[in-house]
This record gives sequence, structure tokens and C-alpha cells, in this order.
Amino acid sequence: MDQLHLSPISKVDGTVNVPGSKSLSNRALLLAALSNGETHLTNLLDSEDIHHMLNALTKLNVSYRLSECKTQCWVTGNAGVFNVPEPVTLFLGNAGTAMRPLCAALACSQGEFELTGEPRMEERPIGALVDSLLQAGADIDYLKNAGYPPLSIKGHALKGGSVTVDGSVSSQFLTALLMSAPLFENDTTIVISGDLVSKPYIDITLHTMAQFGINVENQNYQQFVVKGQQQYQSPGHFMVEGDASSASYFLAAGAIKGGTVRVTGIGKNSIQGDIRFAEVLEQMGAKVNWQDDFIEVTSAPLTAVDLDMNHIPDAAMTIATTALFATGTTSIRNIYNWRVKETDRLAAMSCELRKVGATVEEGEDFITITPPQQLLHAEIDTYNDHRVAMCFSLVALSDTAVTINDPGCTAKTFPDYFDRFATICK
Ligand SMILES: O=C(O)C1=C[C@@H](OP(=O)(O)O)[C@@H](O)[C@H](O)C1
Ligand SMILES: C=C(OP(=O)(O)O)C(=O)O
Repeated sequence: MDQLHLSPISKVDGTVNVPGSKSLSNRALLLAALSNGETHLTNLLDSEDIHHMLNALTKLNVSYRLSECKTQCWVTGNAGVFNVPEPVTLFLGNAGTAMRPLCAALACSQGEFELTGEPRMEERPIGALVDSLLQAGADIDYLKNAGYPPLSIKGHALKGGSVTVDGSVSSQFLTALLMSAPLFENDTTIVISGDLVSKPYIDITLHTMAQFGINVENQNYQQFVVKGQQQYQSPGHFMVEGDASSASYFLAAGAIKGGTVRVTGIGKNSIQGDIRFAEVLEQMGAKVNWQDDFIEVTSAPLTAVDLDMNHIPDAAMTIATTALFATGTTSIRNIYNWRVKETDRLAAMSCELRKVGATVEEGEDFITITPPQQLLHAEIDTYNDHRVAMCFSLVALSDTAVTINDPGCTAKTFPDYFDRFATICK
């Protein structure tokens, strides 16, 4: 197995331009494919999750052209649902932003589709989305375990109407329904049952849909009304913001060992909820400079926080390793769904944080972290989870080295993460 050894880093300083947002790239690609007209996407993320969406679009007969550097894409829209005469199998890796939205879009398209993925994808729930699509009239079967991929979908026009979706495990189920509901035959009212998690991702969805010409009535995140028989309209050009979750590692490094670290590609008005990560750093004591086209963090002594981080589930992992540099016990709360992501992240983070010497309490939906006097050198297992690999790079900002096992797993969202990280290490 590949390993990366990071020696102690005494200071970080500089500017990083983060690659495009995963969430926006995959939403924009799908909506561009369903749209009327050609869309020119710029600053598209070039990573595994996006390749899975692009490969799926190829199999769905969508025509697009990628620039050589793969960060620009011209998509010729279908002007409506997909229409595929032969049965197709789409392999979607472990990309939630491909699996869930495509499941809904294909349920209302013409054709027979099998959606498969990596072994971990077969353990990530999709039952709540399938249940709600069945209410709308879909024909979907589980090929292995009920409630989980792989799926078999017999696509046909969906009626819509009143549909309930459980929002308590993943916001991606609601995102998937919202993006497909304009293509249903009738108006659709989506009623949320359970407490909706990861709410800011719904704002990303609604914002992206609006850029493609579709507005949704949002009744306080409890109910959404979407008119049927609509068509997405290409905005012509769609610029993908930098990825705010990817920014979190650099911003945290600035807070821990700046100097000052500036991240460009995002700014104070970014649509991604994960920019709120910098507010947590502020609460821990770091100095944050919020501008329209960058966010900059300067270090200061950090103290522990005790916060609900349901709104920033991905960036919250970066707080778990930042906590190793804060005085006191940091508590990250209301993050049950860490358990159903790339790995069981509550178990994985607890285990790896203990290896570097932290005292950790792992609850069903929270984690508390108390740093040791002196961090210990450890080989960090990454569980095929890009974020475990990236957030543990911060350990090297101590006077202790860290070894990251299988660093290549960052390819899911950030293939050259460790090279970019090296550019701010002085
Ligand atoms: O909609 C999205 O783009 C995402 C939603 C979040 O998932 P959950 O809603 O499952 O928390 C997040 O963790 C994931 O990385 C991306
Ligand atoms: C949870 C994540 O990914 P996915 O889009 O596959 O859900 C993530 O990127 O942290």
C-alpha cells in the first residue's frame, strides 16, 4: 500500500486557489444535460466523483466536449429527460452526488437502467429516495439488499403529486427529488418527514436550479412545491465556485500554524454552506478576513468549541483534527450521518484520533476530542475516505510527523491535495 510521510511543518503561509466544487459540478452537469441549449461549464472539478457523472452522461447519449485540462465542458442539452433505447448499466463509484440525483432523473426518463457502485456504495442508504419516487409512480427494484444500491430502474413519465421524503439521513434524497420534479407530469408537493439534515446543500440545489431557469417554492424547508412539465433552460455559461469543503484544510492550517493562508475561488457570498467552517475557526480564536473573492485565516491561540455541526458535515471533519491544536475539549454534535458516508466516519475518526494520542468520546451522533500534551506519530488508516486522508495532514503542523496510508484516496474530490498542501508549507 502507498504511504505518504509528512514531516513536521513549522509554518504555513500563502495562497491556494481551490478546485471547483464537487456539489456544484455534478448538479450543473446533470441540469445542463437536461436543459434546452448548450451550457459552457468552467472551473469544473476534475476528480473521480465528477468522472462518474460524466461517464454516466456518455452512456445516456448526452453529447459534451471536455477541454484538455478537463475543467471546462460544453454540454449539449437534451431539452428534457433521457431517452435510451438499449438497457444500460451505470457504475457510479462511491459518488453520492451522482447516485442519488441520477436515480431520480432516470426514474422519469425513457429506458432501462442499472445503477451500481463500489462495495461501500452498496452500504449507503437510498431507500428513502426510492420510497418517495415510488409514491410519484416510479418503477425501481433493489438488485441486492432492500434500501441500498444496486438498483434497477424502468424509466417512464412520472405523475408527481404529493410525495413525502425522509430528510433525516441525507439531504441528497431531497436534492434528487427537487431536481427531477420539474420534469414530472403534474405539480409536485414534496413534504419532508424527520428533521432535514445538511440543509445548506438544499440551498445549493435550489440556487443551481434557479440558474437553469427553474424556481421552487420553499415553505420553510418543510414542504417544497415544484410545478410540473417544465424545461430547464441553459444559462449559457455556468461558472463552478471553488470547493468550500476542500478549502477547509488550508483554512485550518492557517488557523493552526499561520502566517496567513488565503483561499481563493470562494468568498463570503459563496452559495456553499461549508464556508461557515471559517466561522467555527473564528469561534476557536483564529482571525478570519472575509472578502468577496477570498477567505483568509491568520493563526491565534485556539480554544475548544462545543457546536452542532449538522450544517457543515464534511468540513466538520476538519474541525475534528483542528481540535488537536485547541485548548480544551471540542465537541462536534448532531453528525449521525457521518456513519453513512464514505466510511463510518464517527468510528474512523475516533480510532485514528486515538492513535495520535487524543482522548476521544464517540457517541451515536457526536464526537468529543481532547488533545494530548504531545501528539504521537501514527500511521493513519484512511478507509478509502478522501476526507480522513486530508484532515489528518494537519497533524504534521505539530512537532510530530504523520504517515497517511493510501493517500491516493483523495482522488474522489481532490486528486492533487497533497501537492497543493505542500505549496503553503514553509
Ligand atoms: O448534496 C451534496 O452535494 C452533498 C450533501 C452532503 O451529504 P448529506 O446530505 O448526505 O449529508 C455532503 O456530505 C456531500 O458531500 C455532498
Ligand atoms: C459525503 C461525501 O460524499 P458523497 O457526495 O459521496 O455523499 C463527501 O464528499 O464527504
